Amino acid sequence: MTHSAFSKPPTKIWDVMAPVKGRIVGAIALSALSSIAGIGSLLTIPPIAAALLSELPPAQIWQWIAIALGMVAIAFTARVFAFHVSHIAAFKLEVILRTALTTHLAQVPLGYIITTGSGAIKKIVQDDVKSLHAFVADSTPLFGQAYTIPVVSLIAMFVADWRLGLVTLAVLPVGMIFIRLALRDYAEQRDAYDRANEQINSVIIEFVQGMQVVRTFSDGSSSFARFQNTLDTFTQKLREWNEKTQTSGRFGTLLFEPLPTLLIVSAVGAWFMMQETLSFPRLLVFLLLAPRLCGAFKPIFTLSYFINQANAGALRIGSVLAEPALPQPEHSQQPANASITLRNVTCSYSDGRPALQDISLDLPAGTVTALVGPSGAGKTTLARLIPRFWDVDHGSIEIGGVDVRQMNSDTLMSWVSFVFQDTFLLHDTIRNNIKLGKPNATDAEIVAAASAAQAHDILTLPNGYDTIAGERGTRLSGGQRQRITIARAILQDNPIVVLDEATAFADPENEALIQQAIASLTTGKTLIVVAHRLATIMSADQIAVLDRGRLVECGKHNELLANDGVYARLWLRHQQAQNWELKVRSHQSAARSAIANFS
Ligand SMILES: Nc1ncnc2c1ncn2[C@@H]1O[C@H](COP(=O)(O)OP(=O)(O)OP(=O)(O)O)[C@@H](O)[C@H]1O
Repeated sequence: MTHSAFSKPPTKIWDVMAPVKGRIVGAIALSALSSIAGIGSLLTIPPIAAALLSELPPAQIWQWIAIALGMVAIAFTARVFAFHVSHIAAFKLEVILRTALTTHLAQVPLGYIITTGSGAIKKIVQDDVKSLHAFVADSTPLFGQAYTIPVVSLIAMFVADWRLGLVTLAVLPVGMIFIRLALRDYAEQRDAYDRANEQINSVIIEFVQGMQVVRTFSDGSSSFARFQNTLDTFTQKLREWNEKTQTSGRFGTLLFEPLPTLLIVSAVGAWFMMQETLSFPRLLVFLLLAPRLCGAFKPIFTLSYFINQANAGALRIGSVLAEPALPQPEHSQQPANASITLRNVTCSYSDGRPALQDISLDLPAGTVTALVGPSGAGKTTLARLIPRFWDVDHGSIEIGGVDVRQMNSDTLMSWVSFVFQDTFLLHDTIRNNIKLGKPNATDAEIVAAASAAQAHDILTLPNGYDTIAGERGTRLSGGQRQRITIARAILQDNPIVVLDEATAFADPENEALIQQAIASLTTGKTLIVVAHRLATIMSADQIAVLDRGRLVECGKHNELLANDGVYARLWLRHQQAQNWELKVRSHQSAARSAIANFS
């Protein structure tokens, strides 16, 4: 745990709210005070009635009216302040949680973020925090009200007449029994409802996100049918739940409506009055408070729903904050050079299955090492261990003789640049996107880096380097985005480059530009490249072949071919794929010229 707002990762809603506990308690206390004053103002009416019935002097009546007005003023002011305090607490909590989450996310291993997924993290940082905000702002004052009103009302009723107090109290358990009946399978029903709801959400997302793909293959009707089916299931679930709980739920809530209780209390009260064991002002206490007492129970049911919802969010927030930060050394060490040594590296993901096993490899400074192997062999995992996306389970990775765990993140990031397949651009100018690699870079350095990265076409964009890259770079082509991220790495000029080779760009012109950009980035550097197209790494100083998490071969292209092992097989398949691609291209150009001739 890294944020001082929490001494340990929160696991429940009240733990998450701990940083603003004082304010929340204040809001609850103010709301309780408001409820007490509200009941107090009602309790001035029976003495006023008594005074009127016994024809007391008007001075006493005015006294009670003044007290009533004072109580109403207190009730109103305390309620306004309760919500004011709860809203301030909610805003403060939102800031504290977002700061704690973002600070912590900046310190956890990057691998955790990749595994969790940016969508899930966004949901926690945005949606869960927002729902906690709403809970604190709107629900906490209701707690004061929901528990104070029943307690104080019942005390006042029992003081006025204990027999009638018991009658009022007896109505409540009957209502509770029916509500319990309505809620008997609440957890299971709620679960089924939530699952159906989640399914709807994912089908909607799939429907919208996949529209581009789906509609190029069909008119989208099959996708819409899936959406319609899910919606029908959801409606069916809702109908079943409703039918199950309808009768008992309605009867229960009816008993919490003021009218039934008022009728029972009036009838019994009238009978007591006829027997002359109850005075009218005392009956008035019941007639005034019974409706409030019943109404006060309703928020308790609503609150339990909000608590459940906020609790689920609090749990997710707690799980992020509980994720251990990447350990940092007390004294960061500087590598002697840009060589990389892997010693008996073993590493597994959370499922415990080793993704890499006992890998030892030397990458001398200034050389090119290609990682190749079948899909799932562990190439990306190995490349990501160098900039410490994860730490190894066993063995070690050294840069220039220093274990990467003995370097703090800043030192490590000043030695290693990582060029991802998934290019990410901030919603900012292209200049600032390139500058991310070196915040104090001059304009001349930025232009030089962009030119080396073959990103000259930036200048043809409407505002040149001041063009906004757009959300996730949507206003730029894939190739342009890739070259801008390479320019970022060129500007960084770190001695080691880890390159997850892009596979997405089949367009030969773009591919050639990207290859040139990569050549500028990697000249004279220690380069480790996750290679998907073997043709690009034939001249690598060494090719490390991985298979099912193990290093099975290592050597130069020709040596490995002569070995007739995994690499030779991969190479053969690569050749076959190339031939197939050539055939397709020649068919395409033949078809194009036939069309041209025809037209
Ligand atoms: N985030 C993750 N969580 C759990 N397992 C993972 C994760 N990433 C990869 N793996 C598993 O680790 C193994 C190695 O995956 P890795 O992505 O390193 O392979 P790769 O050789 O790069 O594959 P490809 O060429 O398809 O990208 C695979 O079995 C994969 O399923």
